[in-house]
Amino acid sequence: MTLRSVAIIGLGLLGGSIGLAVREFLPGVATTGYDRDGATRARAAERGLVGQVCASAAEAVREADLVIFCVPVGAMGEAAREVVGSLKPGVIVSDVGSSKQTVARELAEALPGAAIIPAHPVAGTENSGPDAGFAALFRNRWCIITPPDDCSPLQLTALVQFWEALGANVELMSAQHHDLVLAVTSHLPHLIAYTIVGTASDLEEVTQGEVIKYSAGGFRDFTRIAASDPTMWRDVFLSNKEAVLEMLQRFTEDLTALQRAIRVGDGQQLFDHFTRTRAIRRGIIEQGQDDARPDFGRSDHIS
Ligand SMILES: NC(=O)c1ccc[n+]([C@@H]2O[C@H](COP(=O)([O-])OP(=O)(O)OC[C@H]3O[C@@H](n4cnc5c(N)ncnc54)[C@H](O)[C@@H]3O)[C@@H](O)[C@H]2O)c1
Ligand SMILES: O=C(O)C(=O)C[C@]1(C(=O)O)C=C[C@@H](O)C=C1
Repeated sequence: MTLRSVAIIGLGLLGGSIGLAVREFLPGVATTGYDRDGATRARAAERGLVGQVCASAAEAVREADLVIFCVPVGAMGEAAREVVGSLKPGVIVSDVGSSKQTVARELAEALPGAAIIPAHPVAGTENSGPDAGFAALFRNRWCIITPPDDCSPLQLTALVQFWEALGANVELMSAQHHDLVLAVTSHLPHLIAYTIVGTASDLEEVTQGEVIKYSAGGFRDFTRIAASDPTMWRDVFLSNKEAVLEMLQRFTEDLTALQRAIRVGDGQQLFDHFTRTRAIRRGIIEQGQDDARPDFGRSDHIS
């Protein structure tokens, strides 16, 4: 099946990046887009994030062969309900949400009978909104697709090829497995960053500003992650509650073990643990999975 027209609902970081990437890597494919925020629609038109910015979601999807919902996961159901009755027969409905089981359920409830193939490009930055997107966001990054059991092979192939054309490496898995894996590799690290930056900020009064003043390497890296969009992350934690709580329990136990090693002076345990984690970081870099984002997509390079 050939995709001739793609509709993007939500024109922030992800929606804008998809639009720009389609223009660059799939120039024969038309793009339409809609965002519920008027200022975002105006900025999207100025930046040319999509070929045509529409006044409603229904208008944006009318001619589309592929519709991608790029809104916060808590808004997926509401956004999908706006296109009921406006989808073309045979259209593929997808999304980019950071959690998959809840989103798949909400899209299916909103659009009964539609061919829904959820996806999650594991690529992003701490920035959001219509100015944040860039065409290279998905280059050399994973895009996880979680096809339902009754998924059409032709439609699945079309979606896989779409993401590959945008530069992503595609992996298929169940939505349940996705949510468990991402809870530990993405959701928990964000929760830890939000916590430690909040804790350090609360200590500000005690230390008279020194926490922020002397925050070089380690803490600075945490502040980048903790600058991520509050709406997006509130929704991620609420939608992937069970997996996050399970991973958090495990993390707390491991943290307690390190706490004990420090208290009892078990240097060997600390050394062994840090040696193991250092090897993991080096393995990531050797596999070429280190940060492939261009500098302009990162706020720590903008200031
Ligand atoms: N930011 C990341 O790093 C990242 C990475 C991968 C996936 N995601 C996922 O992508 C999705 C979008 O995230 P983002 O970073 O692009 O957020 P964003 O805030 O940059 O953009 C979201 C846009 O959706 C619009 N919107 C909200 N509700 C809407 C509705 N009902 N109808 C139409 N538009 C609506 C908002 O106005 C906003 O412009 C989220 O589900 C998120 O979990 C984010
Ligand atoms: O690099 C970042 O800023 C990100 O946090 C991107 C990141 C991630 O955790 O890897 C964040 C959420 C997404 O769903 C996918 C990617």
